[in-house]
Amino acid sequence: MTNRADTILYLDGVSVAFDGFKAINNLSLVLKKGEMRAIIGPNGAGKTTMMDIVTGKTRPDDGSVYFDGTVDLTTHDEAEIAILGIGRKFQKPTVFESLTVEDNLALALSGSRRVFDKLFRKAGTEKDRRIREILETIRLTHRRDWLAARLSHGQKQWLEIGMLLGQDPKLLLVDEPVAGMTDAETEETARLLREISASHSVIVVEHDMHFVRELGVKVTCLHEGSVLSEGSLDHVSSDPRVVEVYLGR
Ligand SMILES: Nc1ncnc2c1ncn2[C@@H]1O[C@H](COP(=O)(O)OP(=O)(O)OP(=O)(O)O)[C@@H](O)[C@H]1O
Repeated sequence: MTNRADTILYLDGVSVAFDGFKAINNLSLVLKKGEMRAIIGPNGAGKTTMMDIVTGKTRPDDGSVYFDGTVDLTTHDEAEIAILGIGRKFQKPTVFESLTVEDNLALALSGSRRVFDKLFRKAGTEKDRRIREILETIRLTHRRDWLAARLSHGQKQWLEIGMLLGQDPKLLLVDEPVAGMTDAETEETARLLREISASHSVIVVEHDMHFVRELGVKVTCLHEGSVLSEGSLDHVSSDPRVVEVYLGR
């Protein structure tokens, strides 16, 4: 078993039931610091509920949930967990359509940098530098002044990932980022997340196996609230149990 001190996320024996139905059932999942992991699994496998537990939206009935080695997430609420450094991107983009790309990012940054702004007069310059840096990462430098409403669906997803980065999370949870994207956008998103994972820990939930292959990371397949199979995509996708409940459907 991995030493908890080296982990960014450590779930051990986690269970949660809704009206007696175990949506998460003795789940153990460990993410090392700096790791990116892809989570796959059939509908109802517990992927969303697992993310809800990590972000404090749902309290587990049993088990341990630790962040960054030492922080017991079960003792913190959603707002505290966000401040601790766990950012979540939901499937549907929720950018402000009537604001420019830059203003969307500025807004995301201001939330986390308020104290910084007050302390340093040069904060404006620092904020501008961060915005430029994030625009580069999310491939939207040339769309800086566009209203977000004009962006393609894929670009809106990237902008939202950028807004998440603006909060400087240590761990990013990304839910089905490429649903509805073109093939070219999907491939670019894999590159983008690989770049982000050089300096962040990332969990990506996704059904698109082509995209998961492009990510090139360790894969965990959930089923009935626990880990069914884990390892390289080749290992997991050739596991007969995974084929039976998920890939072979
Ligand atoms: N608040 C809730 N109340 C009752 N049942 C719930 C609740 N949340 C989730 N469930 C049930 O728990 C199970 C796991 O659901 P969950 O949404 O976590 O699966 P998932 O792997 O994210 O599926 P999908 O791929 O469809 O998003 C499902 O059977 C779901 O109906």
